[in-house]
Amino acid sequence: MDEIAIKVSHVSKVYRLYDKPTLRFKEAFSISKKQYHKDFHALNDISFEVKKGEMLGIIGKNGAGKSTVLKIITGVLTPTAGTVEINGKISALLELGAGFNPEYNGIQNAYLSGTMMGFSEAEMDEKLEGILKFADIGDFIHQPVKTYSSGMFARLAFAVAISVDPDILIIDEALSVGDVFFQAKCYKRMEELKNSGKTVLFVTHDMGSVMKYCKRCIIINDGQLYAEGPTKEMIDLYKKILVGQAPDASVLEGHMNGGAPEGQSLEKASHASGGTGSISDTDSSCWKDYMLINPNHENYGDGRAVIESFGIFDEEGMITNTIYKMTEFTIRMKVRFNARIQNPIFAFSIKDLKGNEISGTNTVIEKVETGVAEAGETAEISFTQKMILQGGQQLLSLGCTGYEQDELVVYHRLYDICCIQVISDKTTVGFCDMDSRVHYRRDNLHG
Ligand SMILES: Nc1ncnc2c1ncn2[C@@H]1O[C@H](COP(=O)(O)OP(=O)(O)OP(=O)(O)O)[C@@H](O)[C@H]1O
Repeated sequence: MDEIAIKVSHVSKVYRLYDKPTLRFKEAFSISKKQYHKDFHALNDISFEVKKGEMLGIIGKNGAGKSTVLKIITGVLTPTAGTVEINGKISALLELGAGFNPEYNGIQNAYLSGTMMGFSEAEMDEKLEGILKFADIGDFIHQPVKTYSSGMFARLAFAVAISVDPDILIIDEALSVGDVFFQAKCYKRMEELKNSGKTVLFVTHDMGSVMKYCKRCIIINDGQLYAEGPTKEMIDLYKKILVGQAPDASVLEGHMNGGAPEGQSLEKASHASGGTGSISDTDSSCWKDYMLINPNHENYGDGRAVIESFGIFDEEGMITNTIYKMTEFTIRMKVRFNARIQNPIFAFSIKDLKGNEISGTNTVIEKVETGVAEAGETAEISFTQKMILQGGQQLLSLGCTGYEQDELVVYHRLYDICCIQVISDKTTVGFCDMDSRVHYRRDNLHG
């Protein structure tokens, strides 16, 4: 255990779920010991290790069980079965402000957190200056934390968590609420901790950060350890989970232990397990079923043409919402014409989450003749380009329009229909990365 910071062995967490709150009492007082609950396995027999000095990423869909694992490691929750061994002092940033007293001010809460982590008042006196400097929230530090914005909460919580000089730092999504400068400061501090031999456990939905900071990742899916390995491989697998194309864990195990059966690729293994696969053999009308659709998208038009399906495909032809920066990707849509339309225009645009239009094009700009579409026909349109946008989330809009008597007519538009998550381990200035090649030469004047 010398080299291991955290060892999680066969951990399960089972919750009892009752259809109605009253059933809990009925069960407690049942003379016949009748059970009224259903068992829900939030975690099911999970085992993994984190080495000292490692920064391990934990990824998985909403509700997969990531926070539950962290809470069990930090002792906030007790496991139903299994054990956790910890080698070192843990500092954890779980839910924002968890452990803070809303009526206390920032300083009082810093002392409260320190006490809970086992520091004396004198030790916290020494740490306070560092905490205040890192949090950098000015006079708000004297206000009750119930008046804080979520960003201020994050600043104080992170400042306390890192200032106590932990051996193991555990972070659950908490950084996403801070502004970008604060996030950069936190990531820098996390790297410093890692470089000084500390262990960091990091849960996030931001694949760019995982890519940048973690060499190794585990994927938790439906309460189980689905896979563990190098970050890039894990992100690729996670992309498949998100669109329901992931191979069975058992197929994967064969692959991870030295290749898929009979030399199958993971893609083929996915077919074997009932998943779909690459673009070429996927029915276009199903594409949209694999995309993560924005429930708040806008859908309008006169219906003479309808975008029946669409998808985003990576350079390997896999349908996905996640694209690596500087790789080629394709946006495809399938359109059905319900009337005769002359020269329909097909378009896409990409916006950031603030609504700024970042890029986009259409068949007129690209000088593609679309001709006359007859009622009852369908068409497939694809736009292929290199992803040069910065890492982060963008929203995709699609449209089919046309000009009739010089008036723009909207046949069908799907505004902000789905998200494109761009993964990048480098952020340049502005909206896009021009992929600059940098040369540097130094002339040595002193011979
Ligand atoms: N107290 C509880 N009682 C019953 N079920 C619970 C309880 N706490 C969590 N769960 C369930 O356990 C599962 C795992 O939850 P957990 O918070 O660990 O997921 P997560 O992977 O961290 O998700 P997210 O990415 O949304 O934060 C979820 O289905 C959740 O609804």
